[in-house]
Order: sequence, then C-alpha cells, then structure tokens
Amino acid sequence: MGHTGPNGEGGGADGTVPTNTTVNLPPLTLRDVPLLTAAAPVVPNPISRHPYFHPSATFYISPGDVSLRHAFFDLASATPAPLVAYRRAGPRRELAVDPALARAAVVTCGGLCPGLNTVLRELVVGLQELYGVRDVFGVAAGYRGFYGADADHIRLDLATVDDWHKKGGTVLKTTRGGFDLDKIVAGIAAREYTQVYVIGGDGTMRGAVAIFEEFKRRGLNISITGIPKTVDNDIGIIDRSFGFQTAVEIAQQAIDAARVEAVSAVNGIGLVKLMGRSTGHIALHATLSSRDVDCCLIPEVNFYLEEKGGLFEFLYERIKQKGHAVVVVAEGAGQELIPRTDHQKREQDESGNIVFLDVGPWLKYELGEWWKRQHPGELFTVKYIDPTYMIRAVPANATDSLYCTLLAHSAIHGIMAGYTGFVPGPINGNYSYIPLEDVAVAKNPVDVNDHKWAWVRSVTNQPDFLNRPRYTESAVLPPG
Ligand SMILES: Nc1ncnc2c1ncn2[C@@H]1O[C@H](COP(=O)(O)OP(=O)(O)OP(=O)(O)O)[C@@H](O)[C@H]1O
Ligand SMILES: O=P(O)(O)OC[C@H]1O[C@](O)(CO)[C@@H](O)[C@@H]1O
Ligand SMILES: [Mg+2]
Repeated sequence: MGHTGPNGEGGGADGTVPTNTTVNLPPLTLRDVPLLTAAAPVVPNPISRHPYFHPSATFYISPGDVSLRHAFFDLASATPAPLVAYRRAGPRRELAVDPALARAAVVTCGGLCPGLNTVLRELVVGLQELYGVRDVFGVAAGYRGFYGADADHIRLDLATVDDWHKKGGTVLKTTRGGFDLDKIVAGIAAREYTQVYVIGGDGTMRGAVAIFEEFKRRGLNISITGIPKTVDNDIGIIDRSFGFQTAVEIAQQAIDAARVEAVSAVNGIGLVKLMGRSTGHIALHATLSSRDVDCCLIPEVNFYLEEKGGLFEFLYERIKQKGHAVVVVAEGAGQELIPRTDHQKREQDESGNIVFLDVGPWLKYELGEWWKRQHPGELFTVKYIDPTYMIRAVPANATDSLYCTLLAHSAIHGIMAGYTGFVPGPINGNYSYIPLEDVAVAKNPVDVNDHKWAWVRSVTNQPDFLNRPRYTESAVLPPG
C-alpha cells in the first residue's frame, strides 16, 4: 500500500502515493536564535590551529545546517502541520567572538540533578582547552550569586574542575529564589562578563529570558545561554533533560526493595514515591524499566481510591491473584485528593513553586484504613519507600555524562559563533539551538494518548480510572 500525499497529490485515482514518488512537504519555518548585535569581527576558529587535533572537512557545521522538530509526518493529512527547524549545534569555522576577550560566568540554579558538575566541568574544559578562554568564573549559589560578594565569583581552571564529574550535586551550590533582575544584570556588567552560562530548570530558563531581554534593553553586548536541567524531564522541545536517566536507574533500587518487602509479607504492598512535580516521566520510565510495578500513578492521570474501578479495589484483586502488589506514585499525583488547610493551599517555596503535600504517607494511611474497614481481621502490610533525594543527589551515569559533555560543548560552540538567548539540546537526537523563550514556555507533560503510556497500561494492567463514581471535588479541610 502506498502513502497519501499531503494534498492527495502524486498518486493514483485512490489518492495514494506510489512508493518512490516525491512528495511535497509543507513549508519550513526556521526558529532562529538571536545573534549578538555587536558581534566582533570574524575570527577563525582556534580549533583549526589545534596542535594535536586537525578538524576534518565535515567537522564544522555549515551555516545552512538545520534539524527538524518533528521526525514523523503524516503524508495522508490534508492539513499537514508546518515544519519547524532549528539551527544545528556544533563548532563553526568562523567565530563572532574573540576568545582572547571573552570572560565567562557559569551558574547552577534550582534543585539538584545528576550531571550538574559534569556540565560545569565540561564548560570549563571546553572554553579553556578548545577555545583558549582564560577567564572562566563559577558563580556561587544560583542567581543571587551574581550580586553577591567577591567570594561568590570563583575563578575556575582545568585543575580545579578535574574531578567534578565524579561528584553528585553542584560544587558551586544552588538556591531557589533571589531573582532580582536589576541586581543580577548590574552584577554581570560590573564584573565585565561577556558570556553567561545558566544551568537550571524551567524557572531558571524564565529567569534567563528576563536577563537576555534586559541585556538588550541596556544595550549590553553580553551573550547568555540556558542549559536545561531537570530531573523531572519537564522541559519541552528537547528529547530529554540530563540527569533524568540516572534518576530512573537509581529508582530501580527502591522499586526492587519495595517488591522484596511486599513479596515477603502476607498481603503486602510496596509503595514507592518518586520525584515528578507536574510530570510523571520518572515514575513512568521507572515502571517500564522495572516490570515489577502493578500500578503507576502520575500527575497527568486522575485517579480515585475507593469504589468500583478505583485504586484500592484493584490492589485488593491483584493481591488475591499473586499475593502482593507494587505501586509507584509520582510526588505530584493525586494532589487534588489530599485534604489541605488554607495555609497549605497557599504555601510556596522561595521560587514561588507551590509546595506539594506528601502523597506517599497519605496513600499509605488511606490504604491501611480502607483495608481495616473492608477486610477486618485479614493480615495486611504496606511498606513505604521514599527515595526522593537519593535519585538526584548522585553523579551522572555513563549515558548522562556523555549527554552533559555534548550539551556543554554545544553551548560553548553556539556562544562563540555569536549566538545568544538560546538553549542547546537534542531534538530527535540532533543537537540544536533553540530560542530560550521557546524553551522557557514549553512544558513536557506525559502524553497519556501516546504509545508510552499505553505501554505502561499494558505492562501493569492497571485501571484507567475513567469510571469515577462520586468524587467530583477536591478534598478540602475546613479553614483552620
Ligand atoms: N518567572 C521567573 N522569572 C524570573 N526568574 C525566575 C522565574 N521563575 C523562577 N525564577 C528563578 O529561577 C531560579 C530557579 O527557579 P526554580 O527554583 O523554580 O527552579 P527550576 O529552575 O525550575 O529548577 P527545578 O524546578 O527543576 O529544580 C530561582 O532563582 C528563581 O527565583
Ligand atoms: O526540595 P527541593 O530541593 O526544593 O526540590 C524538590 C523538587 O525539585 C525537583 O526535583 C525538580 O528539580 C522536583 O521533583 C521536586 O519537587
Ligand atoms: Mg521548576
């Protein structure tokens, strides 16, 4: 069978396209990244003069190279979506920045994530070894470090960062909050930084956009790039964020332990809570990797506890079938079901993120109470495991280390080419430069209509919770 062209063109009477026929694709839009307005005169890339490494003819990215946002196209669609392209990341033959005049600042913001130190190390290594940038500074403790004391600006060199990739966390320290745009930009200008590398999650990217705009408003010839970090994998457009795969791997240990505890009890349930505020990627991938999970609860899927088709009835049935059950719950799942006080409804962290209630102990308690009511006298055990910080406070695994290295180097190549206000990241495996403003607003929820969630459902055989009987409102405690 052939494929139908976008407008039914090129095919036989039935509208199909014979194989090996050229098909007209929709127009292509380049989501370009900005260039520094006052880029320096063109400088040949110093990598060309490297004493040991002689770049091949294809080493440099050509000015016309782009990567496509979507790898799949529906040739049968009558209204095909426009194609979106991004500039390919990588070294350019000619630079718009003179490395001899560059002064770089690197900073980490937001929560921890495996690989932060690897990115920091590779930024220093790439800037100094590949491009010969002498002045590289680590800014301590997140955005507030930019307007902190002299001691918050730490000169970095190859010797200093040598073993950083072996360490979890961030040697530079990180904080939430403290985003004072005027003070940050004034601090950057006062220290005469010419390029700024910001490593952080969605909030950090929104901050970087504000800094980028302020640079423009003040006419400052300083470039900025955001290197996306989030263990939750909740940043859109890019394939995934670094540290995520390490977190999924470490989560296996918690699921294994939960299974052992559940199997070894009479009517045992092993309950594991994993990170994931607004997205359930860690829980989803940990479930698919483990194969031992009977039910995976994520923020994107509403569930209910009691009544027909609910979680508890399902778990009871599963225990009757095989003697035990394992449940993985993402921290953001079921938040609307947990009773909360007015104060709890308003609570925020320093960055303004809503503070979630702890779904794990709540679920364990509700499950225990339900069992006592429904099955009095029957033995029952829930073992609850909360590996929250254990899955992110570790060094990156091999896959993430490689990823962090390529991200850091992509960021440097882009900055040296004169780009600013961009995020480096893989799109369908191709490292690309994406406008910061696009990444700052692009979310990455689990698509419950795509194959991945269907795989979870087929691996766990869990209910879809669509036949919710009586719960229609959030459970809310009376004021006080
Ligand atoms: N809308 C915004 N505008 C400017 N700055 C922001 C904004 N949102 C957050 N920030 C700042 O960005 C920094 C990091 O934000 P946040 O604590 O939300 O972490 P994050 O970058 O989202 O990382 P993660 O949530 O993955 O740990 C903080 O200093 C915060 O003040
Ligand atoms: O306790 P902290 O450091 O504020 O971070 C917790 C949050 O950070 C994240 O790991 C995102 O980085 C979330 O999954 C989690 O809710
Ligand atoms: Mg965030």
